[in-house]
Amino acid sequence: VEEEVKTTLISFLEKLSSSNGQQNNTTFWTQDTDPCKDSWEGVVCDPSKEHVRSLLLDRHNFSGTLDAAMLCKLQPLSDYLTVLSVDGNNISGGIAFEVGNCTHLTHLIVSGNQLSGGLPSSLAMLNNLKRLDISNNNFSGELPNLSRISGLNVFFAQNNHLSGQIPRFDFSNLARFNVSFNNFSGPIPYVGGHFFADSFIGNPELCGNPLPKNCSSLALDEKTEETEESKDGPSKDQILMYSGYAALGLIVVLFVIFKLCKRKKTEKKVDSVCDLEATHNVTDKSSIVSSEYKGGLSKSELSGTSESGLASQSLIVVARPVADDLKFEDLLRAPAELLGRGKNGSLYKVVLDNGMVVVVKRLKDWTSSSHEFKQRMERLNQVKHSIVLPHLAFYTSKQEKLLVYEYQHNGSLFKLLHGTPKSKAFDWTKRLGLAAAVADALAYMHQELGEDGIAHGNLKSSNILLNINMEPCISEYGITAIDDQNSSSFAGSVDAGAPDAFKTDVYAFGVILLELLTGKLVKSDGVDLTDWVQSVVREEWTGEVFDRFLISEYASEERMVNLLQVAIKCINRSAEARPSMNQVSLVINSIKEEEEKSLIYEA
Ligand SMILES: Nc1ncnc2c1ncn2[C@@H]1O[C@H](COP(=O)(O)OP(=O)(O)OP(=O)(O)O)[C@@H](O)[C@H]1O
Repeated sequence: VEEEVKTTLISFLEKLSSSNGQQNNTTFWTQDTDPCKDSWEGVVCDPSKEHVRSLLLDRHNFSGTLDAAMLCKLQPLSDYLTVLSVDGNNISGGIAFEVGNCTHLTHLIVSGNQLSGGLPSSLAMLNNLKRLDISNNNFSGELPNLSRISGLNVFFAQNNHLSGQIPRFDFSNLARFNVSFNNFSGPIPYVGGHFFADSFIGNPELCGNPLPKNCSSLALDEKTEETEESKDGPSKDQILMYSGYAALGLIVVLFVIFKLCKRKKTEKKVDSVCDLEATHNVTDKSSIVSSEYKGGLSKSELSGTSESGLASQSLIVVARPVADDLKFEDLLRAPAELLGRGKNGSLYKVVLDNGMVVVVKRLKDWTSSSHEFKQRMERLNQVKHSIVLPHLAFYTSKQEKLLVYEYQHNGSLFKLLHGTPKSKAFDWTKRLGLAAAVADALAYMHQELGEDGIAHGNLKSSNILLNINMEPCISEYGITAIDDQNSSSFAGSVDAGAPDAFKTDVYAFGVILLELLTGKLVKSDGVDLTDWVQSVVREEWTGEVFDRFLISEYASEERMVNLLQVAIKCINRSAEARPSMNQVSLVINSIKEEEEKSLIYEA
């Protein structure tokens, strides 16, 4: 990496660290090391290790300013930087106009800080943006018109002081959108049924669908006020009408107060794709109650544990406010269905009294102490990624370790690929998108949990769940006992000693890629998928590897081969020779970008 890039990065971090320049947090970024070759913390480079692609500086207690001008004015940086993420710090000041020079940014995430002032209009120049998150700050003024950023997928601006009208967005292209709790006013642009009131609530002057307050009533209100002044007193009809408005107004005010109270609690909550369902399911009681219960997570099920022992220690709830009222007794009392017994233990689906559906994993073989288990769970709770399913609560005693997660209603990747009937909708673009999303999330988790040595440990297609929008959701991250994580479960590893748990995840991810590409089971009739793929590729019949369904939809062979090459690198028998998840993620994302470009070209 060029010297000037290094210098700029170090100055950028210095400014970010502290507003008064006294505190310096740059011990891990120094001039005599290289951001890429020496893997600076929070820096992700391209595979050639020449260019910085991502700056991931979330939750570092930074309390300085964000000098986007310095960062984006330097061309060797702005030409390659795709991700800038500083979520959950204490950064103040504003965002400089020059941010518009970082035109390659796909992710700009500045949520959860003290940033203020107006948003630069140059944000509209970031044509490649997919995710813009400015939520939970003190931004004011109007929103720039971002409607020209056609690829924008996620826009979060909730909990700021933004005002004016909400500009038109291409709501059909947005997967997630939230401008709640600001000072926006006027009519909401047409959202075409893509978003609901919760995306707009908490803006007292905002009206129109999907909020309950309709704009014509606002206009009527004003008109009536005018005529009222010119008359002596209101008629009977007017009194009736006014009381109707008053009642409606009261309902809206109560609703806003209720939401404002809730807002305090939810401010620090990470937006999670995997979270979506809990909120939906609280009211989804009828469909849940009708499910068939084959067993129960009853006191007798937990036979190894004395009942009094269980009751004496309570459930540790970590996901607030979603699971605020969750009690251990609720889990025991509720009907439960055994979903499976796997490597990590048994899994139960439990329907709670309030209609919320959760799953409870009863871990087996956790030999380490309760204290260590608690520490691990608390650490995992600090590191969040939107597509990694977080645990809502956990329980630990000498004999029992339980984990509570949200139930995800759309099955798993395993079922999608190998279930019958085969889903025709799971085409190449979706498979590639899923691979890129999972690779991104794993790269992030590996980076954040690298020092703690917590890898996934049991990655497989049945642990990639699908949420209500069919988006992937990685479950059971980090719950495999460390001893198990380190003992490779894959035959033929040529490494002496225990392989790195992170490289074991990379191997497992490679296997998932093979499942996506071939549509075949990991083991079928005694044949191992990895062996089969390697032998076919050796014989130079590469085309034979791919799922017939992909061939029939004319998926790009070139990009399938590119993805296959990534998979083959991941399943290298030598753990050392496998790439890191960061590298994997970057390559898959570039294949995905190629795919997207070709789709635009074809269209
Ligand atoms: N949170 C969840 N919501 C819905 N289904 C889930 C959830 N977690 C797991 N499942 C599904 O429940 C089934 C049983 O899960 P279980 O974890 O017991 O299986 P496994 O992955 O083979 O086991 P292990 O992870 O312990 O090796 C799987 O089909 C899995 O996809």
